[in-house]
Amino acid sequence: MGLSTPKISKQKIAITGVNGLLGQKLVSQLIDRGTFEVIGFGKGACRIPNQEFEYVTLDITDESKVHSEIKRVHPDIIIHGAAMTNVDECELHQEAAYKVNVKATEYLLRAAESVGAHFIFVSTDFIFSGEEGPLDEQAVPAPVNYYGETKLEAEQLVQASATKWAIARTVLVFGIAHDMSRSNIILWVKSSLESGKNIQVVDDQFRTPTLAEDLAEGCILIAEKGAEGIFNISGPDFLTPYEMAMVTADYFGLDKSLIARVDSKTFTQPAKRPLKTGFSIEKARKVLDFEPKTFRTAIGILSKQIILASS
Ligand SMILES: NC(=O)C1=CN([C@@H]2O[C@H](COP(=O)(O)OP(=O)(O)OC[C@H]3O[C@@H](n4cnc5c(N)ncnc54)[C@H](OP(=O)(O)O)[C@@H]3O)[C@@H](O)[C@H]2O)C=CC1
Ligand SMILES: Cc1cn([C@H]2C[C@H](O)[C@@H](COP(=O)(O)OP(=O)(O)O[C@H]3O[C@@H](C)C(=O)[C@@H](O)[C@H]3O)O2)c(=O)[nH]c1=O
Repeated sequence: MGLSTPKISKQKIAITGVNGLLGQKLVSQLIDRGTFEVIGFGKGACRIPNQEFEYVTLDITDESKVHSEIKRVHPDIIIHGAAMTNVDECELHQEAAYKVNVKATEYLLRAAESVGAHFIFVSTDFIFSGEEGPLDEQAVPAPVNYYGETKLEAEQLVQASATKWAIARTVLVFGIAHDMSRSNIILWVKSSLESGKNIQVVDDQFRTPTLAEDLAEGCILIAEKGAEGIFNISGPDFLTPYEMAMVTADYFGLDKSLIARVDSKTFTQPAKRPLKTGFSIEKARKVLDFEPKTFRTAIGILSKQIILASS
């Protein structure tokens, strides 16, 4: 009787914020790859249709539940994307922002240390002042809003942690997903212009906008390679929101005369935005073999997804 071939068990990867824009892309790309066992942690009910993965309802601000669930699941890797991501909300409700973005990250980090998981934290260009850009991984953080402060404090906890860690920093993520809890600039420009609305768009903020699929790809490359340290994971093109709006209007054949070009002095939001950010992605290209789509190609991909979603 031949020996049965040993079943090689897959590495377990746990995702927080799985119902979110990044979370949904991570789940579908990981399932397509088939190389990991995927556990998705989300707040409330699962909002992702027909995905073969283990969904677990987990409010990450519940410290004891975080510990018991991570202990039960015992993941090899944790990609922590869950956060309070509405920047203006964070400015106006700082206690809630601190609880989710800092304290919950600490609970997950301690739990990761207890099971020896590789902890991958998703961070942001908003930890920077916006005085200069594009920035590399050595740039010195100096946040100008409370959301940025919470993400920087969370980064500092991660960097001081005893477990294997990596930080994936990204910028202005756009894309479409199921039952989204927040919109993003491309979808907002498109729907505003389609409904004939006049919009004011700033031309003195600089970003490297990132297709959600590319951010997910970058995080998965870090996981697959067991990479450690800080990586800028963003799109390759350096644009202002005004330029993004014009490209979007062009692509979808919408009325550009509805777009008013303003600056951050006239167009204000409750939370200050850093003016000039955007990332150099040379390190991710070299170390991770990361190669994101150009902004125009990304808009093309998104437009196909929008058509599919509305069919
Ligand atoms: N979007 C962007 O432009 C950028 C995002 N980032 C970072 O990328 C990461 C992912 O962002 P993105 O996918 O766009 O954000 P989303 O807001 O789409 O996803 C965040 C997810 O976190 C979940 N969440 C919030 N609070 C809790 C909680 N207490 N317990 C459990 N889950 C919770 C939300 O749940 P629910 O859906 O139920 O609200 C949501 O699904 C974040 O860490 C963000 O800081 C960095 C730079 C740019
Ligand atoms: C709503 C709006 C935005 N904008 C500009 C401001 C800003 O530069 C850009 C996006 O504005 P929003 O307020 O939609 O998004 P914003 O909150 O700036 O997005 C941020 O999200 C968090 C999670 C991050 O981590 C950051 O990297 C960043 O992506 O568009 C306008 O010019 N006019 C408008 O009417």
